[in-house]
Amino acid sequence: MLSILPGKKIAELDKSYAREVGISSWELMERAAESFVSWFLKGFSGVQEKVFIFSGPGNNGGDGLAIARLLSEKGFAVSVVLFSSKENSSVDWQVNFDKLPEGISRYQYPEIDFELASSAIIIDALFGVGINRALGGEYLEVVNTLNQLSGKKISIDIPSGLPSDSLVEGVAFLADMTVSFQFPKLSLLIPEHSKYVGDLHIADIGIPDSFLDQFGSNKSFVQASDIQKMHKRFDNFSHKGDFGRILLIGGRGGKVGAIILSTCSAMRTGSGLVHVWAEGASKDVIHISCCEAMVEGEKILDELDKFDALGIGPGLGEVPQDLLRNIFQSTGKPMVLDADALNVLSKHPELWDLIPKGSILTPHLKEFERLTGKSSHHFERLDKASEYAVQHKVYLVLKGAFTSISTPDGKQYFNSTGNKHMATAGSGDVLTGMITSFLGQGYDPLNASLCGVFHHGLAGEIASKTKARGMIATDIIESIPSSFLEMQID
Ligand SMILES: NC(=O)C1=CN([C@@H]2O[C@H](COP(=O)(O)OP(=O)(O)OC[C@H]3O[C@@H](n4cnc5c(N)ncnc54)[C@H](O)[C@@H]3O)[C@@H](O)[C@H]2O)[C@@H](O)CC1
Ligand SMILES: [K+]
Repeated sequence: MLSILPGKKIAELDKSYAREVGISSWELMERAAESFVSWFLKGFSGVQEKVFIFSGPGNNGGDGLAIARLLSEKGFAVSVVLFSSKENSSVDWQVNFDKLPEGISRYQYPEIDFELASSAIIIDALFGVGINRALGGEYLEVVNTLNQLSGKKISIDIPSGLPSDSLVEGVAFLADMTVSFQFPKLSLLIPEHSKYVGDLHIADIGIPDSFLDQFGSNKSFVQASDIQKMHKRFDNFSHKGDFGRILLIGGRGGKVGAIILSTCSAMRTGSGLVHVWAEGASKDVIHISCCEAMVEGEKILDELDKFDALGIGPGLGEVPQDLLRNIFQSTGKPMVLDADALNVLSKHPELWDLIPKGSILTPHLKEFERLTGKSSHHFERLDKASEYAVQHKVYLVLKGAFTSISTPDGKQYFNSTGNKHMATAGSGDVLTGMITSFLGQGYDPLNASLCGVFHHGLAGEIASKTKARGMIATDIIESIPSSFLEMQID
């Protein structure tokens, strides 16, 4: 799993890795540039394209110069725009400056006609993780001008102006795409920064995960290869009992649709047996919508022990706190708590310490706010999520782009799948069904959360290929099997 290191540790990481494998810092920069270029060539193969690279004074600018050379060797018409003098730039910047081929046009800011750049691909190599103050002077001026241009804009490592671990102050480059080296900087995963980052791509520069781990970060970025290893394998002798028996609780009154979405998604995620507790007319609706499920009445609440996992909340509506209290006290097993179950918890903090240890709470931002109060930005929210998880010994899945999973031991994982089309009614109910299903199949709460969130996002990506903004939660459910196929999980 990719550790996410704070920006101030990155120079130390690069230095110690280069020393360990006996390469120079310039060679590491060259790897970064090569990795960027191989990504670039997949999307922009027309060498008739003009490329303008804006190079700042540090190693981010140095990356830009190395990329300029490599793209020029591939036949692109490359121009570089420079700001500081050679002697005021970093050592590796200077090496790459000396290696710039003749064919590359060079401009010293402000001597550049932006008309020329307006039809080009713009590459932002002004500042990377070494930024230490808000943009000002000519850097502010150039970023303001570039932000007005309509061509494709790509940032190297991080959009210039964004600090790596805190909220932007003032202006930053508005990239369509950001190519970040080795791991995403935390700042790239924050909703307030998404308009600057655009589509995020991680470019491998060959530093192994195990080397990154030595830096002791508590934050990680979860990718397909990590998830593949977490899955349980079943064989031809497995029977439906091995795939778990779960109970979903919710869907009262007018909100029966929510529990139906959870139920169908649990079935599609591989649960052997899905029971649903429902009331009154809801029962028939559930039967008709998901004929594989077993619908139960109130007395099932006295038999909770027979279930491998519980999922409580979707469409539950307002219920007396005693319902949750009794459930918590009658089973010590971890469970999934979502939607209206979280609303009960928000109103009754006295229940928090009764939640069975290792349970999984899945709030969206509003539900999280109801639980822990308003936050002034997402960095603060992430800290609060971590504190809550540690204090109450639960897993806290904070939903949104790059959903975070905070654990009782103070770690935080960020998911890499999903897209904007998933922000649709019922999407969260689908996730509840998926996580409860994995929990019931015997996955530990961390793996159940990580696998649930990852496959939910991947299913959403698959569904949105044909449904785009017309996608609804049911489309996500229908794509769950494809997400297993794509990951080769049988
Ligand atoms: N060996 C390495 O360290 C590697 C670093 N890489 C690149 O190097 C970058 C980090 O390089 P640096 O640490 O040199 O940092 P930057 O290139 O981000 O810039 C730091 C320089 O800019 C100045 N500066 C900071 N904020 C400023 C502002 N607002 N206005 C004007 N000047 C400002 C600093 O005084 C310093 O001179 C990474 O983001 C990545 O792109 C990659 O080449 C991979 C290897
Ligand atoms: K940059």
